[in-house]
Amino acid sequence: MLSLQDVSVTFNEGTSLEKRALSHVSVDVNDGDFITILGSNGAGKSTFFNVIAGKLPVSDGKIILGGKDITHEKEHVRARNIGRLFQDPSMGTASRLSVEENLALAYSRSNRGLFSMAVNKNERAFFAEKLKTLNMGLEDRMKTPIGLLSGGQRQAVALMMAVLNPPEVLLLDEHTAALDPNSAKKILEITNELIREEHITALMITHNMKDALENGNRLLVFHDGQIRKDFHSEEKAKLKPADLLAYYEV
Ligand SMILES: Nc1ncnc2c1ncn2[C@@H]1O[C@H](COP(=O)(O)OP(=O)(O)OP(=O)(O)O)[C@@H](O)[C@H]1O
Repeated sequence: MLSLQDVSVTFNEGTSLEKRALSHVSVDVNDGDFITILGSNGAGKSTFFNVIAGKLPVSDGKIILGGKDITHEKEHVRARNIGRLFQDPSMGTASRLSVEENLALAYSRSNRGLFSMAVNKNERAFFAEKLKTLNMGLEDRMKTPIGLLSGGQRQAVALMMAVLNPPEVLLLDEHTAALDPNSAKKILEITNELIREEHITALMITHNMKDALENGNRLLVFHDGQIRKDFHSEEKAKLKPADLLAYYEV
């Protein structure tokens, strides 16, 4: 359903600073895949997400989502079908707005393509119901400015915002890396539950090999702007961290 066909990205083309961040990347992401992504610094992982989300243009190649060529579609248009979470939970949320206003913004944007932080009674009940499923007591803190929540609580709300209207594809860009171990574990559990319940296709960049091995049905290893290895279910299930190290080497 999401397909990248021979995608390349070159920064500063034709100058002494020229850098090919992605080189002829082709991959078919199937509906319902949960793909974890590993790779050393500078391997091209974020660039891969940036071209899928439309934050960066491709230099070459095509991106197809649900049979439609979205290669030249603008980022805000793609955002209706492609959700994204970042390492820093503040990236996807507005600090001064309350939890419910943030949820209302996300809900209205994905529903109508318009921003509105007004919250009606039905929406408030709907958001409270959703927050309850997180088991973090956030349904009692809906009027709290989101900037006052802990990183883990905030990332949980950001995750909920991303899936209120389930996107076709969810991009998780090291979304647990800035959290303490317990919060990171909790957010990963919630991530798995939401992905399963809402049948979301997801891709998750991580530097944590254990997380990459223990989550998802498929694992991509990036190296030097290319997908060096694509491990599918059974092969992935048998992998050990030591097996992966070889793919980080040149
Ligand atoms: N805007 C830019 N201008 C020039 N070079 C860039 C730009 N963005 C990324 N690069 C370069 O492209 C390469 C790939 O970067 P990218 O951020 O995709 O790697 P990454 O795998 O996400 O790394 P990390 O794990 O450190 O986040 C790197 O060499 C990086 O320096």
